Amino acid sequence: MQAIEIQNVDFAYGKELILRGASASIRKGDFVALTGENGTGKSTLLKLILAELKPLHGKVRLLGEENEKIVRSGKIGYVAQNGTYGNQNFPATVEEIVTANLYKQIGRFRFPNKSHKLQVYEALEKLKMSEFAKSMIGELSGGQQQRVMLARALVIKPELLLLDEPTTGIDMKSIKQLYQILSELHESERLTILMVTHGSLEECAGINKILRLEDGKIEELLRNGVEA
Ligand SMILES: Nc1ncnc2c1ncn2[C@@H]1O[C@H](COP(=O)(O)OP(=O)(O)OP(=O)(O)O)[C@@H](O)[C@H]1O
Repeated sequence: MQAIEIQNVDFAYGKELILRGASASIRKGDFVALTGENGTGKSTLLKLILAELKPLHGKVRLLGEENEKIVRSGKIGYVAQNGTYGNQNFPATVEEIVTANLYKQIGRFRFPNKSHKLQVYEALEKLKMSEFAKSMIGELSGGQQQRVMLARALVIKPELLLLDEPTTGIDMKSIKQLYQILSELHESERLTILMVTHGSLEECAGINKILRLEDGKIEELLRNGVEA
């Protein structure tokens, strides 16, 4: 089954055409790296997938359905670019940051119950961050904060995980750890992952496909299929 289908998409900010007939498909269970020079439109493509932007022409389908519907149903985990907290005094704990992504399940003016708390701890455990649950987010290193952001995306148990340059601003040791965790999650949970990255792909064993965005089109550099 296709997890993501990008079908002949054109997109422009004003008159500047960023994507011209961009097409690609990502199968369920794929771990895909999306590469390309700065400013070629990688973040824009993620926003089109997330239905935050609309194509001028063409379509994006997720899990065989209209992307907006799937996004609304909470099946997509997303870690945005520069999602970490530079401010040491940011007034939230790790547990609060992860819990906040369960707002749809908890309800606006309600408190998390035992099962919500369990979900939060399970997500933190997967990222080896549960011992930091009560720490203030701003006191953690960049690599640790990035793992918290990943736990935040995973707490909703998504079928698709979208990551926008998760290695920006973190040291090599943390990058290797992050890649290892992602490869393990991909393997153990058959999570479909699309990751925008400038990082060295050799360090990330799980990647089975590389897409490159250039001149508004998507080129497939490698395909080493995973059975859907
Ligand atoms: N909201 C916006 N309004 C107008 N132009 C924009 C907007 N967002 C991005 N752009 C422009 O669109 C182009 C693609 O931007 P985008 O951020 O998608 O590229 P990218 O490949 O993710 O870049 P990077 O690798 O630097 O993160 C760039 O020229 C950028 O300046």
